[in-house]
Amino acid sequence: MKPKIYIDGKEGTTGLQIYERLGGRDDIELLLIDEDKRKDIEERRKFLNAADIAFLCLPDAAAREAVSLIENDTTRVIDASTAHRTDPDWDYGFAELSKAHREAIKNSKRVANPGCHASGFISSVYPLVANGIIAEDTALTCASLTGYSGGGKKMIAEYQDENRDPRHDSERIYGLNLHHKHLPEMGYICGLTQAPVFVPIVGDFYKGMATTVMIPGVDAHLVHGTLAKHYEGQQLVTVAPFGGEEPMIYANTLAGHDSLKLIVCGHEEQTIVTALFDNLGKGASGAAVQNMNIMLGLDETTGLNL
Ligand SMILES: NC(=O)C1=CN([C@@H]2O[C@H](COP(=O)(O)OP(=O)(O)OC[C@H]3O[C@@H](n4cnc5c(N)ncnc54)[C@H](OP(=O)(O)O)[C@@H]3O)[C@@H](O)[C@H]2O)C=CC1
Ligand SMILES: CC(=O)N[C@@H](CCC(=O)OP(=O)(O)O)C(=O)O
Repeated sequence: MKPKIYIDGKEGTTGLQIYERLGGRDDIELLLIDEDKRKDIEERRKFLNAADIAFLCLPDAAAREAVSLIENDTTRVIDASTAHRTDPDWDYGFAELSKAHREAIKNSKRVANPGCHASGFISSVYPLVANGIIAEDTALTCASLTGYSGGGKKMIAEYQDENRDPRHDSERIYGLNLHHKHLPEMGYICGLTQAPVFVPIVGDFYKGMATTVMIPGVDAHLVHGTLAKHYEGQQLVTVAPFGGEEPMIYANTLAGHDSLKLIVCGHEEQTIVTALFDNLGKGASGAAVQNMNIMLGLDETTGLNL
């Protein structure tokens, strides 16, 4: 029997992108809710309980509600929202961090899909803390460029409005209270005791991300060697040759791909690590499908675009 898959929130940005990656597959059965019932709580309850795996592509409150509607112990959940990422009862869905992460996802009933900015930060920092290259109490800084689809339907409409404020032509810095919603998972997953200073920036391009972590006082070649070794053999996370392949880094380089590439630059005393990926790929929907593949015991890249 083919595994039954349901996407709660299929009409949203993340949900549609998951559907796009699963729609043509014949190794799974997609359960499709009627368009006019997609917010009907009783109908959603039926679909959530009928699924072997349910993706939640909903605002946080609706994601929590969806979990509360599950009345069996067979439905496995992949939640794309922020709701459960630091919940110890959930497994964090970033398989490349360690063998233990991958194994936990494989057997999990509840997987929290990582945040997009958080994916960039954690992919750079987790291996450095785990290998003792940076101390747990290091105060890091991070700037993260993202395409506007990262803000979901509302921000997409704002950027695509023909009467939009012309200031949207330039990049916008946000998260000015320094309490961005991805900070808790960055600290929790990497084991940092100090929150990084985090500056997210949204630009006038649809999708793509470049998340740069700044690391003072550490040799860039040591960082490069550590990351290259950590991700050796991975299919969806790779490390570019030292210094990258080009003199500048474009945030939309991996738009349309589901992989993530780390670029390490710097010298003996200062390092920057930039994670390049697609906010809708390894930053959301691509990662969610990768997690589903792992949970089903399939090749993790099935249906994905490396
Ligand atoms: N966009 C991105 O790059 C990323 C998004 N995420 C996360 O994924 C989740 C979804 O985000 P995104 O796709 O961007 O958001 P969107 O606003 O594009 O989509 C959310 C969808 O959920 C639907 N919805 C809202 N409330 C309910 C409800 N009670 N029952 C059923 N459906 C409901 C909305 O309906 P309607 O269409 O009527 O508004 C919409 O279709 C969020 O938690 C977000 O933080 C995570 C990583 C990256
Ligand atoms: C451009 C923009 O606004 N991006 C969103 C993050 C994208 C996202 O979806 O956050 P989650 O992964 O936690 O769901 C933000 O920074 O709040």
